[in-house]
Amino acid sequence: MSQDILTKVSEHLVFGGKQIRYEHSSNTLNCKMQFSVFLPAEAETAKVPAVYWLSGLTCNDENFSSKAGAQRIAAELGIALIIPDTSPRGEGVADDENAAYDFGLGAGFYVNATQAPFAKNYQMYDYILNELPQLVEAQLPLSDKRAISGHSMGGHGALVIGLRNTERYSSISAFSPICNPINAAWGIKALTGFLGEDKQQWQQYDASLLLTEAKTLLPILVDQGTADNFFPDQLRTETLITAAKQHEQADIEIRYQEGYDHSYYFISSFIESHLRFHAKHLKT
Ligand SMILES: N[C@@H](CCC(=O)N[C@@H](CS)C(=O)NCC(=O)O)C(=O)O
Repeated sequence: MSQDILTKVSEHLVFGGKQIRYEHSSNTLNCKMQFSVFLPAEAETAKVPAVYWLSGLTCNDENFSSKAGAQRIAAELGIALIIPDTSPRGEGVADDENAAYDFGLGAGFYVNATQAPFAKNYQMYDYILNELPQLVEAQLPLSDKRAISGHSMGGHGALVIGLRNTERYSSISAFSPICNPINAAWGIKALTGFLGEDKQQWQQYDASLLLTEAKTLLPILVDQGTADNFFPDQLRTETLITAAKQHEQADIEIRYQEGYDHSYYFISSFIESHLRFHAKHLKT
């Protein structure tokens, strides 16, 4: 399986830039993957920095692309958006035994699975951190300046990948992230299924623990709606706030947004603020 060929599936002009969907064969995930990219007009003549967006449960690359309204502001700021799928896909890729929405297909949790039958394909941590940036930076007009953001399960992914790889990104942000998966039902189910019963193994994927132990930190912005039906039990925002308080010098802002829920209406209301935050750090 060759990983270095990007096949264009669709292309649309939007706010003077291009929204493009690609397909490729992933060596990391052992399957074909699709992802979307927004390239601002600047990318016609220069390499541009990128914000990686990690989506939540049940999503693929199309939810953010069509619902967040991110392209207008990314076009203004001259930044690319890289929007991967949330799990490996296709025939032969294992799923939850009951095809549940919160584990398996559409729910890869951005971890490297160690348990059969998932380990063969569910290597989303490595895919997002290594294979995807190498691929797009080799073939698209992108610089090596990266920021990472995401929603819910994707907010967890953005925090975990950013906190563990501060040299790869300039800033991290999240909407309604799963902040403490080792103590929440979604997280416990996913971490047990992908990593097994040894809870020591789970800790490398818990944003609150990682923040508590972090030696170096990036600027972090988090938004959480107070009318979110998964808040507080699944998301456990307070554990991240407690961890953030232990780093008094850290540049971490966690905002409660009154009355907003878990949906893309919430994301579309604050995506401008997140992209401006990332642009400030990507361009310094
Ligand atoms: N299907 C689940 C929830 C799934 C869900 O809310 N997914 C969020 C991310 S955690 C999402 O972005 N869904 C896709 C969308 O709104 O376009 C339920 O009904 O309880």
